[in-house]
Amino acid sequence: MKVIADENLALTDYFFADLAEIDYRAGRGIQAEDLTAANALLVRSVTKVTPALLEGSAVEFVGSATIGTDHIDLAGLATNHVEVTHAPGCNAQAVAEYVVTAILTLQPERVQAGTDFCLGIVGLGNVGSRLAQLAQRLGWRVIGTDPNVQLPEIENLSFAQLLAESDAISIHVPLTHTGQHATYHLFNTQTFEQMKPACLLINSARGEVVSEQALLNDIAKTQRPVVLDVFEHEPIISRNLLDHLALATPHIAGYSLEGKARGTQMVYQAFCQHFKREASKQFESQLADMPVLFNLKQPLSTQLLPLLPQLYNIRADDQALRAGLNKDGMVDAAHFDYLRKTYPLRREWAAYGDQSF
Ligand SMILES: NC(=O)c1ccc[n+]([C@@H]2O[C@H](COP(=O)([O-])OP(=O)(O)OC[C@H]3O[C@@H](n4cnc5c(N)ncnc54)[C@H](O)[C@@H]3O)[C@@H](O)[C@H]2O)c1
Ligand SMILES: O=C(O)[C@H](O)[C@H](O)COP(=O)(O)O
Repeated sequence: MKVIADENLALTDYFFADLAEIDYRAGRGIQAEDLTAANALLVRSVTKVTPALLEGSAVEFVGSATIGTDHIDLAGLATNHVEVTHAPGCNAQAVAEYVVTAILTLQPERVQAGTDFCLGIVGLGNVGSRLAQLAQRLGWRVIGTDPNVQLPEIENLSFAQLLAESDAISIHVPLTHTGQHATYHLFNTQTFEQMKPACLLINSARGEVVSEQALLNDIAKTQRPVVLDVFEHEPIISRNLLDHLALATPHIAGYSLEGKARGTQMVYQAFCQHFKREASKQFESQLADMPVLFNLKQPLSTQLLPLLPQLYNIRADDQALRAGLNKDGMVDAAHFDYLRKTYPLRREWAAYGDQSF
């Protein structure tokens, strides 16, 4: 059995080394000729998986250790009877922690803001619902919008109401181009006009959900604080855009050790089912114990701010990205991908003593 795997998957050897010969590749560079002798392909989000990529190969199983699937031609692969699996929810907690970190880093006074700070969540699936829980533990008013989901514990509003009422908006929708609720350029000139000028915008979903040009025009008018983990022209980012962002990170919102390992494990389980092997491994056995930082008896809101530098220094990620601007005024793919390949995976906050995160 031969497997081609993106080198950025976590714990690939642990899960797969005794099941197959593994050939590691840079995800963005995987080509059809790499796959001719492969039975399975394991990717993350940067490999465009199409019938053309698999043509002439023996690949019958594709696993993506990610939540998003917009890089995979699901219909095309189904037509060719290739099994495709992904990892719903695997790094949802990491993204929720990223968003809270971004808000508290830019606006530390929000830690005890009570009900006068309103967080609007667009998309109430795995990530949005985790973020809602965390935000409510911090005492924030949480509102959300989703055409398919209502969360009983928050106020569920229309998109227009959410745009008008939020002091911060965090986007957690998949990238979709068709259908009634398509999300491509969901944030455009008209939507920006409906938001409070000072409303913080955080996009850690997919870059194309926000129109970059409309965003730049809006920031020029409003000086709105904006945090981007994903970019419309990713992995290329212009100095002009970076200069207008409060925080910018290289698509690492979901890069917790647990999130990446959980993603690989979910793919491993589907792989074993497909190839009729026993799946008995658990990623938790591979994780180191961390020092206890949280006092379980104290509310999260009183502890989080002083602990943030130890838990996640988002400004370091922002600085590392900006340090990659080249002489042409661009962050290029090589720098963007280098930061992601060498990323020191964060631990999720539950590792520091509070299992209820
Ligand atoms: N930056 C990162 O590292 C990172 C990590 C994980 C996920 N993501 C992205 O975040 C997306 C969301 O993740 P998830 O786990 O919450 O997905 P999910 O599928 O669990 O939830 C997505 C939700 O969005 C809703 N939705 C769809 N169209 C909408 C619209 N027009 N308006 C409002 N809601 C809409 C859906 O009904 C669904 O409930 C993923 O598809 C992925 O692209 C990014
Ligand atoms: O959809 C997801 O799960 C995330 O966007 C994922 O973290 C991205 O995967 P990668 O960037 O490692 O290819």
